[in-house]
Amino acid sequence: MSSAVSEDWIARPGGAIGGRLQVPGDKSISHRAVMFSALADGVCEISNFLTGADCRATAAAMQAMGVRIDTLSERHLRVHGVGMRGLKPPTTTLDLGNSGTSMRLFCGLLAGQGFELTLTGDESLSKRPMRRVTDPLSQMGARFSTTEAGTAPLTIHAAAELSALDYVMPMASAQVKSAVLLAGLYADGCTAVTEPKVTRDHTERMLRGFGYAVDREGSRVSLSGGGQLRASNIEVPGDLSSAAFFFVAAAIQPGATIRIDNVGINPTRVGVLEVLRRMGAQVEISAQRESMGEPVATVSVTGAPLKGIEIDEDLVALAIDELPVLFVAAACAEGETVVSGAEELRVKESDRVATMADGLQAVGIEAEARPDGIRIVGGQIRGGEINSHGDHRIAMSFAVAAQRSIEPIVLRDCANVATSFPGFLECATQAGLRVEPLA
Ligand SMILES: O=C(O)C1=C[C@@H](OP(=O)(O)O)[C@@H](O)[C@H](O)C1
Ligand SMILES: C=C(OP(=O)(O)O)C(=O)O
Repeated sequence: MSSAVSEDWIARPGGAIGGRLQVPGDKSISHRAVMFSALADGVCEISNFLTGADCRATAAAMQAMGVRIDTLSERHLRVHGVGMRGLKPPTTTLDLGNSGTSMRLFCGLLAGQGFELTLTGDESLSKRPMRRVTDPLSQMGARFSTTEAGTAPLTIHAAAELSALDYVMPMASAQVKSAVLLAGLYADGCTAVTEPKVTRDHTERMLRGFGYAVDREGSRVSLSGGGQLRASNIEVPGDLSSAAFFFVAAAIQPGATIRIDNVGINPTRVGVLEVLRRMGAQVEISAQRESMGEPVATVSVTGAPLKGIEIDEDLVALAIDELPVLFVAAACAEGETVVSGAEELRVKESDRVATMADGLQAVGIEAEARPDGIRIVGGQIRGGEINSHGDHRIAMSFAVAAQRSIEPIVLRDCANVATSFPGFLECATQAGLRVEPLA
C-alpha cells in the first residue's frame, strides 16, 4: 500500500508560524470505524474518514471480505454492514501496507471467523512483532502461522470456537488490548484485558457507541462474546497525532500560536499537550463537544521559551506516537529532557528511539539513545540530512525541526507520510513551515 518510490524533501529554516488549521481524521478511529461498521447490522456512514494509506488498507481488506463500501465523497463512506458472521473468505492475500493497527486488530477480529486468510505488509510491517497478538489469541483457540521470527506474512487458520481469556497484558499496547477484546466478541463468555498503563481506549468507546457493553474496573476492561453491533454513523475527529506536529511548531517559536479546530482530545491521547504545558508552552482548549463518545475541541498552543523535563512511562503511554516530535521540542528547550519507559517506541514503523537519536545528532543536537528511551540536551539545530527510514512520524518531526535550524534539513524517504497524513505539505505550508519536495 505504501509507495515503494523514495521521496525526499527539503525543510528550510524560518517561516512565520501561526494560524488556524484543520487536520485530517484520526487514524485509530478511522480504522475502527470501518472495521466495526463492516460487522454491524445495517448501514453506517463515516464522515471525515482518514484517506491515508493505512486506513484505505483496512477498508480495502473489508471490501475483499465482501463488505460493500460506497465512497460518497473523498472522506465520506457508506459501509453496508454484513453482521458479525457475514464476512466472506478473501480470494487473495490481504496487503495491509505499513499499518500495524490494521494487522493486529484484524488478527483479533478475524481469528474467530471460521475461514483461513493471509495478511502481509510492507518491509517495515513485515519486521514488526506479531507474537504479542498471536500468543494471547492462540490461548483463546485461534491458530496462526507466521515467520520463525513471529512476523508477517501471517496466516490466520480457521478455528472452531474461541474461548474467553482473562489476559494480563505484558506491554502497554492498545493494539494488543483491542485484538484480544475483538476476538472476545466471538468467544464464549467474558474476555478481559488488564493493562499495565492506560492505553488509548477508542475500541472500548466505539464498541459502546455501537451498543455493545464494555466494562472497565480499574485497569481491567471486559466484554462478553456473542452480541451484535448496532449500526451507527460516525464523525471522525481530527487526529491529535497529526495536529501535534503543528502544536510543536508553535511551541518552539515564542509568541507563535497555532489553533486547530475539531481535534480529538480523548484523555488517553493527550499526553502531548501535557508535555508541552510542562515544558512551558501555553495550551488552551475550547469549544469542547462529544462525538460518538469521543471528546473533540479546538486546541491552541502558543510558544514560549521551553525547558527540558522528565517524561516517565505514565506520560509515555499517553503520548506514544507524539514522542518523536516532542523530542524536537526537547532539542529546542533549555536543559535536558529524559524519556524513560518508552521501549515500545523501538517497535514502531522504525525503531523511533534510534532513528530520532541518529537524526538529532545528524542536525547537531546531543542525543543519547537508551534501551528504554532517550536523553536530549537542548541546543542549536544546525541542519544537515536525516533518514526517516520510511517512518512517517520521523519525516514530519524533522520538517518541524528545520524551523529552528541554521541551515536547511534534507529529509530522506518521506513517501510514507501519506500513510497517516495525506496533504501534510499543504497543511505545513499553511502553518508557515517551509517544507517542499526536493527538486
Ligand atoms: O490502537 C491503535 O490505534 C494504536 C495504538 C498504538 O500502538 P501500540 O498498541 O503498539 O502501542 C499506536 O502507536 C498506534 O499508532 C495506533
Ligand atoms: C505506530 C503507528 O501506527 P501503526 O502501529 O498502526 O503502524 C503510528 O501511526 O505512529
